[in-house]
Amino acid sequence: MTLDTTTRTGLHLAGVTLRLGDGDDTVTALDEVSLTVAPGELVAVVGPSGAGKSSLLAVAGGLTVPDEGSNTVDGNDLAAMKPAARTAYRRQHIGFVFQSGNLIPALTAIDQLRLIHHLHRRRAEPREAEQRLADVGMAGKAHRRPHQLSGGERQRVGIARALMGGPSLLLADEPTAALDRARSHEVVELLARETRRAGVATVMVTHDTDVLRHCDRVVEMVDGKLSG
Ligand SMILES: Nc1ncnc2c1ncn2[C@@H]1O[C@H](COP(=O)(O)OP(=O)(O)OP(=O)(O)O)[C@@H](O)[C@H]1O
Repeated sequence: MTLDTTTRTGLHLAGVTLRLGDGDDTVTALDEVSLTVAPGELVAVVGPSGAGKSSLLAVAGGLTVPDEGSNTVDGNDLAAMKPAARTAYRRQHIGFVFQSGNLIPALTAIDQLRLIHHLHRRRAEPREAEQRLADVGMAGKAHRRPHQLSGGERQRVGIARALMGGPSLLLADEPTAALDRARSHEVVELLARETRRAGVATVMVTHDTDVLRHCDRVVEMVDGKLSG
């Protein structure tokens, strides 16, 4: 799948602070976090439980608005957008990969991709769904439903679905959590390859130190602060 990605600038988080909870229970989930991810780059975020990794993905994906700082995707500051514009931008330009694929049980692999396309009204290329499935090695199983696929295969479909419409930013939350070691390597290798091929800026949160060698860069989150 070829796309004009020459105008892309990737993800830029600058001075992002996010406070959660109220009153005495307020937690600084993100503390002046800055992070740049270039188009075609896969960055892993590691760190202990409660460090703020999910919060980082939520802000990067425009699901949560930070208290301070900017969150720019290809030059568009999501933090400064009105809610409806932010939702529309997210649907068109940001793809999500979840822990275990999050596929819809009743739909075949190919229909998982077609549905997301209809729902999100992303720009369509003829036969894009077929091509995306072929890119992740799933062309031969396009008409299987999730229960007829292995965990690794479901995750491949999840990655293909997230890439439908050519998003600028791909956010993966523990994509290998449900997989054994061999499948984990395959899935993260695929994520790295598709990141480069699609020219998408990818952020992957993971506890799985084994797969970090497939990533271009690893950053660590501790107590809401980023290092690395
Ligand atoms: N809705 C909320 N209200 C108050 N505090 C919250 C809320 N959601 C998360 N937190 C707190 O914010 C901090 C960051 O949480 P976050 O879920 O981002 O961490 P994480 O690194 O993703 O953790 P894990 O690896 O366990 O998923 C934690 O201290 C958490 O308890």
